Amino acid sequence: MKKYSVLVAGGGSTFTPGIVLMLLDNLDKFPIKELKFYDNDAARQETIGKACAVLIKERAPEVVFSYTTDPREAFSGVDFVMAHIRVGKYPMRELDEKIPLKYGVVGQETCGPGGIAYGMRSIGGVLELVDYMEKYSPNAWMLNYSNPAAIVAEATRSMRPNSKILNICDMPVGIEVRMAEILGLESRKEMTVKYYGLNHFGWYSDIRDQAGNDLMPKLKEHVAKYGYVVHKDIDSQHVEPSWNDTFAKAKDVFALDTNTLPNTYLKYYLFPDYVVEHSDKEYTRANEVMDGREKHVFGECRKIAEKGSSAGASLHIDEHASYIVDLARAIAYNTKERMLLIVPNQGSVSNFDPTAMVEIPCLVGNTGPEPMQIGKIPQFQLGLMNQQVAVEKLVVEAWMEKSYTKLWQAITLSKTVPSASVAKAILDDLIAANKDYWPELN
Ligand SMILES: NC(=O)c1ccc[n+]([C@@H]2O[C@H](COP(=O)([O-])OP(=O)(O)OC[C@H]3O[C@@H](n4cnc5c(N)ncnc54)[C@H](O)[C@@H]3O)[C@@H](O)[C@H]2O)c1
Ligand SMILES: O=P(O)(O)OC[C@H]1O[C@H](O[C@H]2[C@H](O)[C@@H](O)[C@@H](O)O[C@@H]2CO)[C@H](O)[C@@H](O)[C@@H]1O
Ligand SMILES: [Mn+2]
Repeated sequence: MKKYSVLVAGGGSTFTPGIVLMLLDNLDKFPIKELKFYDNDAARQETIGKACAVLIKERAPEVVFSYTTDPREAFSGVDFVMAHIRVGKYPMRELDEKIPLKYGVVGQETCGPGGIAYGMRSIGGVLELVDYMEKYSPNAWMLNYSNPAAIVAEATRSMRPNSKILNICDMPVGIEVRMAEILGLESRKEMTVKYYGLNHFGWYSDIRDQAGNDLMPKLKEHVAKYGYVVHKDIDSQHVEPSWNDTFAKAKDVFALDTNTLPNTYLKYYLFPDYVVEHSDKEYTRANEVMDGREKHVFGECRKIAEKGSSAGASLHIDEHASYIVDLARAIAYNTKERMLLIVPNQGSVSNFDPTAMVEIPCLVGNTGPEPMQIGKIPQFQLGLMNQQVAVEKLVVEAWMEKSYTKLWQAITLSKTVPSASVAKAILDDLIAANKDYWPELN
């Protein structure tokens, strides 16, 4: 089996150790000869890098490991770039969430004005990664899960149409793991799903087992009562309360269209008033993550580096992230695995904009994704998607043209925002907060 060279871009991410452990656990399926990290924050990456050096030495010393902030060193000689950068890091996420909330509007990482602000920061960062990859390793593939994936995907479609970048999201994986538990299946891979939408904005229309039996009725019965909460007691003890609320709220989202099963993120668009009422304007998800995941991961990494051993450390394999190995394997070994990817529509959803980036099942092989035909979608989903895709396209146009008006239009058009005047007030605050990251708007 050929061994591959992998670069993790965003080496300082809180997700990096879990992904490294997952890659090390899958070396039999996806052999790696070299693993490198790249980040533009040397100190942040070093903490994660020093700990990962220990993990790799313990588990797979044959894998050559390094980390760097030098693009040439990082991007030369690689086969895959796994990209998960967060331009502006958590302090900017906190502002994305808190500024809209000040105006009574949903404050969320990837949805509404917060997602738009994050998109305006991410576009330049991800394009830079694509350009480094094409310069130093022109045959490599980028597996991108940097958010907001919908806006990033539209930006690369529009500005780097021939680049080998595949955009993917783990939310459907997370939902499908829960569905498999509801159904009593060993693995989500025992289900074949039909799904369509935009990233963080989609619906399952059909789910079957390997024999072709319809699994939707049993799932609908559960979701109508409990949303995607699986074991009420276990979930409320082990899943963070804010995520548990999101899984539970899927019950109300489902009630709006009982022919499909929804992505959890639709709650932000369909129940924005509920979301705002249940938000703490002073302490948002960014604060939870900084006080929780970030402190934990960086604390554990420091301990591992100091001791030179991971014995007793509580960093775990991110099993959930095995979809990244599946995607890399699909390209490397032409497995033709069926996966949900964010790809140009080009008629797959036949009554929807062919230039939109849609999240749909694709067969993935060594030439990339072959999107599956979805056909016509119902009026409810079509109406919502037309509005949301216009938001995403306007953000990318605003970034390219440095247009204040287009960004104002984008925020106004978001279903989470009540009026153009509220949109303008939020935009003006976001411009001030993002002056180091956004292009200057005219
Ligand atoms: N697609 C998905 O479903 C999915 C799932 C989980 C996380 N994510 C995304 O993964 C990313 C990382 O998340 P996190 O919470 O671990 O964030 P994080 O802030 O811990 O890590 C991001 C890293 O990116 C680095 N970075 C920022 N801008 C950069 C640039 N221009 N070049 C190189 N490095 C840069 C930062 O220094 C930081 O170390 C985010 O975009 C997040 O939204 C996506
Ligand atoms: O608020 P965060 O930073 O914890 O999560 C934001 C990300 O949420 C989704 O990924 C989730 C996943 O779906 C969930 O089941 C759990 O396992 O954790 C993942 C990461 O936290 C979403 O798909 C991402 O795009 C978000 O960045
Ligand atoms: Mn996602």
